[in-house]
Amino acid sequence: MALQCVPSVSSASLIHRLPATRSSMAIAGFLSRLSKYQTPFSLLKLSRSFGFISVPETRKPYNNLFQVRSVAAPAEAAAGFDEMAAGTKRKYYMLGGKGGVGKTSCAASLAVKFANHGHPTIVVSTDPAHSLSDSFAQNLTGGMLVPVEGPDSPLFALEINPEKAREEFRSASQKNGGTGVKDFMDSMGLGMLVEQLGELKLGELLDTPPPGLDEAIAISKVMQFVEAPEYSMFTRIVFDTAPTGHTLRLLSLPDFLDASIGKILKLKQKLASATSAIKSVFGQEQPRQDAADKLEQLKERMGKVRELFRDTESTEFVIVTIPTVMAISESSRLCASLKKEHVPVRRLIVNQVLPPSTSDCKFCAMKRKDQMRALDMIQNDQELADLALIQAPLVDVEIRGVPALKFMGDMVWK
Ligand SMILES: Nc1ncnc2c1ncn2[C@@H]1O[C@H](COP(=O)(O)OP(=O)(O)OP(=O)(O)O)[C@@H](O)[C@H]1O
Repeated sequence: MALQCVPSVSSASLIHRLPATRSSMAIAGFLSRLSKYQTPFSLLKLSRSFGFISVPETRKPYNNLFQVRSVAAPAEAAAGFDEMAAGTKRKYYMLGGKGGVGKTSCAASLAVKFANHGHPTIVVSTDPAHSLSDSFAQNLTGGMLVPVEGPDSPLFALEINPEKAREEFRSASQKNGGTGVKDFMDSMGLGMLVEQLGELKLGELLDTPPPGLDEAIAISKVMQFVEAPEYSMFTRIVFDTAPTGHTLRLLSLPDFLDASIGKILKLKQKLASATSAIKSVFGQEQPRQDAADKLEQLKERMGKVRELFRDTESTEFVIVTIPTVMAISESSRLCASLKKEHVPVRRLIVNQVLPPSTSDCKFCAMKRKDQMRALDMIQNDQELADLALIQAPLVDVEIRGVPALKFMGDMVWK
């Protein structure tokens, strides 16, 4: 009974939109949106070659239908959503925080809002436990760019499977140089170098990657394709990141890679000179060093990911939390780590705040008091106090589907 009277933001406006979505809009909207999402041939071709897009083959290329709607840049940059939506230069928004606080809902609602403000947008999930499909109530699985039905401008979603990305990386490395190099060196009797390989734990690095590597590979894979000119039309990229622990490990990963890759590259030089000597004597094929090359490439991309994370011009990390002591303490630690790594953080979303009510039950009154105490913590927290605070109310229905995300976006992103 206590729970029944939990006051909430009236979802009436949300609910009345739902029948329309499911009935007439479903067919008419789908057909009209289908034409909106016509994809330029080059984009389609490139996306397929990357294995990232799942637009049906039957969609014909009509470049004029996939144009960027002009985005009005306000005369003066405002601190809220207007500032976030200003200009057509690409911006990246990364949303992160403790598990279950509403990262996906906030990321998806921001992506919908950008798309409805004329920004062709990509929303990417690098969380191994994806919930973008659930949030949009559409099937977005498969590790490819999938058009989201509903918003006014193109919105594509991508659920990157870090496991799969790592697997690809690992099998390519092993096939071309991981164990192959070892076998070759063994057969040549170059035990010393094999031992060194073992010492460097190259195989282990690929088999059991350090924590954070999955996410790093996923993000660098995303960067690889968003850097392609065919994707330049996407002016907003929103990341729904994995919970805090992953993010923190991701930030420390470049240093780890620097250390291990440095060693591997040194070994690579040794191998190259040893094998060229062998080749000159026996006429043998030089072993391919793709494992080392791949790591070198990863290191380079990780450097770019790190640069991107630190670029105050184009990137912002938004922390999402809920009004509980535990969540706020974790957010404070996350914020401190982000600042230490020079990652721009400006906003803190406190989600699921109980809205005020005149007819409180005991449970609600207690809960609200508890939340107020937690909110006070933010004001006194030296990491969080200077962030722009956005309070998002707890609503009485689950936030699923584009209309619901639009509703949430209008509450959160003002
Ligand atoms: N303001 C809100 N009011 C009511 N329900 C909400 C609100 N924000 C999020 N939710 C609900 O809370 C649940 C968790 O939200 P969401 O999946 O966005 O969290 P998350 O932080 O991404 O979770 P995870 O860490 O598991 O990926 C969902 O069912 C979502 O609909």
